[in-house]
Amino acid sequence: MTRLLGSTAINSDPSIHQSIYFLANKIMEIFPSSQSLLLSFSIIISVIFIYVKWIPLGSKNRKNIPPSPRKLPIIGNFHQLGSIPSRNLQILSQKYGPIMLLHFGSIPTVIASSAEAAEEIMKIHDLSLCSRPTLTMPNILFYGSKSISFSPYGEYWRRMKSIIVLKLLSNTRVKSYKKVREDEIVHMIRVLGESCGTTVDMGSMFVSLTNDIICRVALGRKFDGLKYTDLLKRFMDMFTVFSIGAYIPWLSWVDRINGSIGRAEKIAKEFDEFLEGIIEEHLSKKNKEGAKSNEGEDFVDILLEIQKDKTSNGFTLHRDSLKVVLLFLEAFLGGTETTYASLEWALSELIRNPRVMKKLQQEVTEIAQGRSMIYDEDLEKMPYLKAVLKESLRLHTPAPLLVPRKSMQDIKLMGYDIAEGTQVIINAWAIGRDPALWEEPYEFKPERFLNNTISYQGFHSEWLPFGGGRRVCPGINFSVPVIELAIANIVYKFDMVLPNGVKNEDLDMSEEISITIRKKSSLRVLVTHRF
Ligand code: HEM
Repeated sequence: MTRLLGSTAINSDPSIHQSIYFLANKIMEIFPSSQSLLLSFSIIISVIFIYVKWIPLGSKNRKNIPPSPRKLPIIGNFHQLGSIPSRNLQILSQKYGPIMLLHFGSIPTVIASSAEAAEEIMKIHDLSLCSRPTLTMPNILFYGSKSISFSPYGEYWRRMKSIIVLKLLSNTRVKSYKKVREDEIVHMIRVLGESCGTTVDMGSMFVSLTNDIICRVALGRKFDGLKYTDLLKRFMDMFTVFSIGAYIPWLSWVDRINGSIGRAEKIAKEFDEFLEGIIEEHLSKKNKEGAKSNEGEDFVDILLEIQKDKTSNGFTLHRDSLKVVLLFLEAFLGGTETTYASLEWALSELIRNPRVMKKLQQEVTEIAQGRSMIYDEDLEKMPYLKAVLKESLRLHTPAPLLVPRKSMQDIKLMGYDIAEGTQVIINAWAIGRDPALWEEPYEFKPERFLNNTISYQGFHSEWLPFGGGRRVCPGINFSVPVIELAIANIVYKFDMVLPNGVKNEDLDMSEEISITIRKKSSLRVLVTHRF
């Protein structure tokens, strides 16, 4: 990037003229005598000569660099991110355009804020832009960035992603988790039923639901003891710790001194011991029971099988990689946070919009035909439910800036030159609220998703909650049925109002950034049976 920026800076920056003038004045101040006048005059002439010599050379190599907001020394544009970066970047893009160049410390970062720009990134330049930058915390917590989400593009990432897509999260495999999904939703509905007439914290309820489903599917059983939840919380919290060394390398000693590296290493070690325990538990169970049918296999069983089968396409799944799949699974992070954040936003929008809630309750009630609950196979007959979830993901994209990409070569993006090594961020949150794409973009109107072909896989760049291209989220088939089934059953069985006489329409929808963009205050509701 510096290479690209170099020539343009010298040619186009008016500060060069100011600098020559400033230099001349300084020389006159330092050497006021008449002999020195000659010396200073010749220096000025030399500087002008060098500058003029640059012009033809520069114009030949001139690069078209994206517009940039003014940056500060050392920190670059960090100060412009604020507490909700997606929103502040959206505001900046209204001034600087859909492609802008910012600097986070010394890291040049392109921000794409329009569907057209996202389309170019994910379709035309997907191969050049599908690597990931190295980030300090994931590097420590994921065995040297061995996780699929954070590993750079290459053979390792391809093999690991195909294991996740084909072996753990394929359509057939996800269907086989039906019982776990339904069991846990029945459990949640029972707890809600018992809490009727009292205020329920739906945020915590959704955390337990997603955590229990993912633990059962990935690890074979629930882990909800205090020790485990505390470890998980500390692990997740590490992702929100800002590492200065990742952006200003010569200040990386600060991360050691302030203890953040030490804390991350300690948590990584504790989690490693926890996962080792689970793997050993599975191995000894397998030894006792011998080879059995695939029925009821969890992710650990499947991964241990792949590890045993060393001949499988010449790829050896090392123990660290196995643990990292479980660890992230991108379960705990990719899976849980995003899924429960989506659940909480969707239910909040329904509560705030009684018209939509009523229409959805009519749909689910009609399909349920008096049965005690909604099942997986009913979901296909509920177009309005699907539209509600899509509209909620449009307004509340859980990963608003997706996951940063990194350019593997120089490219031209919407006419701008982007150098190899540049970080590329897509502001999916801003695209989802772009008035050029969405009528009344701030209104919750699920009807806009009825009778259209917008799918989850990122083929439509105006709506990208799961990203797109080679790096698209592989957890779509897993999380969408969980969210749909939970919402369908909750609105089928219960009516909800806000406590303390607050009108439903006045529900506080403030956002907060953790790993995802979450509701700032947990959703608390008074629940009553519908029938
Ligand atoms: C509502 C739920 C979810 C949302 C909104 C979501 C969103 C995302 C997004 C935006 C990305 C980055 C895509 C890109 O860079 O273009 C991603 C990547 C990923 N997600 Fe999800 N996700 C969800 C659920 C899940 C679940 C349940 C799992 C696993 C069980 C999962 C596993 C992953 C993995 C492994 C990646 C990395 C893909 C790669 O880098 O190649 N996600 N997700």
